[in-house]
Amino acid sequence: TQSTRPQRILDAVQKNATRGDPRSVVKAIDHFCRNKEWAMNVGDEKGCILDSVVSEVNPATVLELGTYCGYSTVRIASLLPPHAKLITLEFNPDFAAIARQVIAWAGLEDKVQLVEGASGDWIPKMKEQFGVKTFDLVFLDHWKNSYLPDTKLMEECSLLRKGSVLLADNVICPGAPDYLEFVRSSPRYKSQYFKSHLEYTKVEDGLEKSVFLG
Ligand SMILES: O=C(NC/C=C/[C@H]1O[C@@H](Sc2ccncc2)[C@H](O)[C@@H]1O)c1cc([N+](=O)[O-])cc(O)c1O
Ligand SMILES: [Mg+2]
Repeated sequence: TQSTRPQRILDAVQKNATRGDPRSVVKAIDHFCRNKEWAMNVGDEKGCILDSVVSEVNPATVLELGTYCGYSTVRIASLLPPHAKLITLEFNPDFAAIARQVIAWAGLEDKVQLVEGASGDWIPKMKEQFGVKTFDLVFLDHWKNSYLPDTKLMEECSLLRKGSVLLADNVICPGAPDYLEFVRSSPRYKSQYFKSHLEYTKVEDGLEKSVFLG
């Protein structure tokens, strides 16, 4: 039977990465997507910027919107301090099934809670379901037209505190213009653009880091 791209990415991980070694999982996916089949992982170039923000924030609680195959989930979770928790939301059950296996191969199951469903449904339930008070870091990498409504929803649900960091992928390509305008013009955010390239290409893209000011 015909395999899917996420299944081929998982195969590449299981063939080329070492169990329990997150960096080898990241390397295996980047190698596959650069040399065999492009896929919408944040990738190695923007991934380094992601790593530096995660290290700087040193978060105890992280929310990732859009797991896909778990590439950025593994990148982030591999940098978290002990007892820190990453909740990642994924809408597509097939992607979620692959991501669980990628996260397990990296040996990061204990740090990651993958939740299947839509961010709009789950954000209001974060406190009661997962005992989360606020998120120290949010990585937005799901549907681009959901970035802004979900950010407003997180504010309404008091999931952001003074100093919470939002890091958004693809603010140039494919783009999230309404989100970008909002965080750059709102007095409640301090925003900064990290210029980079669309994963595995020479096309311009970048990450927008926005600190919630409370
Ligand atoms: O479209 C892109 N990303 C959308 C990602 C969406 C991911 O998030 C959920 S949706 C969801 C909904 C609600 N809650 C949770 C997950 C999808 O099932 C997918 O796993 C994208 C596209 C390009 N590109 O070049 O075309 C490059 C990128 O880096 C991208 O991230
Ligand atoms: Mg992306």
